[in-house]
Amino acid sequence: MIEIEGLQKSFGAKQVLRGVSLRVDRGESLVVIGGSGTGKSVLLKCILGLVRPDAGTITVNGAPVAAHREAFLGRFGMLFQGAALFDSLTVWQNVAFRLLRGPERRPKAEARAVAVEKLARVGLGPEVADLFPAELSGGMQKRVGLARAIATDPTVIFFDEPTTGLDPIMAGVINALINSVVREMGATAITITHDMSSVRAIADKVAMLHAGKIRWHGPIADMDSTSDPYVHQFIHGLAEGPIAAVR
Ligand SMILES: Nc1ncnc2c1ncn2[C@@H]1O[C@H](COP(=O)(O)OP(=O)(O)OP(=O)(O)O)[C@@H](O)[C@H]1O
Repeated sequence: MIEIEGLQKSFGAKQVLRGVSLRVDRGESLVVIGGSGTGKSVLLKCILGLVRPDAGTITVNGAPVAAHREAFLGRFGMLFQGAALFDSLTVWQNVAFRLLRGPERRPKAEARAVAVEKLARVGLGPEVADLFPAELSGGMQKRVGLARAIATDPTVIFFDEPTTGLDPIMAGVINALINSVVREMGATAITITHDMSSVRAIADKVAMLHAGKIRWHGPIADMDSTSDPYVHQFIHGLAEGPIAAVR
């Protein structure tokens, strides 16, 4: 279980997070929505220990992340925006990245076998293993990124805008794949996105970040019927409403 309590972060005079509290149960898939610049990425970076919060605590199963960062990173999987593959490494080396070095290091043949198995899990055959990322389509690159995210069988997986840059059909395929992989692994997932189709495909719970705080948090089934005007405006993509659109 991940618990975030009173998280605050400013950059200079700009207060981005003004007391964010959230709880994600084990095996739950939480999607964080919110407009551009509301601090979704900053929130994710705080959880990952890439940004140090000014105040507040983040614990995983009761242990503070800040004190055990290395240990937690080993149990976390991440799919970054744009897949963020290493161009100079082959597909299997990308997938097996954490199995080829560091504390999870395994013999090369074993690491490759795991990579091929994870590639199969995301619908890619062994013929893709020795290609380079540049030889793949955007959708295939996302699959490789997903295979890499699950390579070490993480208990918590983070998805940062997983469908950015994909056409709606490929986005649907990736959403469905994320959903099935996360459920099958029993992993806890935190996704940040502004793609409402991702929200509907992936979320058990939804949290909306606005003005540095969690504006609304609830089950996906309640999202459409909430009376919160901010959520309503956001999920329907309305120009008019309490959220000021910068034109
Ligand atoms: N390292 C940093 N230094 C200074 N300001 C930062 C830094 N990181 C983020 N910010 C600021 O924090 C605010 C929130 O940024 P963040 O990237 O978290 O937004 P976001 O909700 O993820 O937006 P988007 O949906 O557009 O990706 C922005 O105003 C951004 O300029």
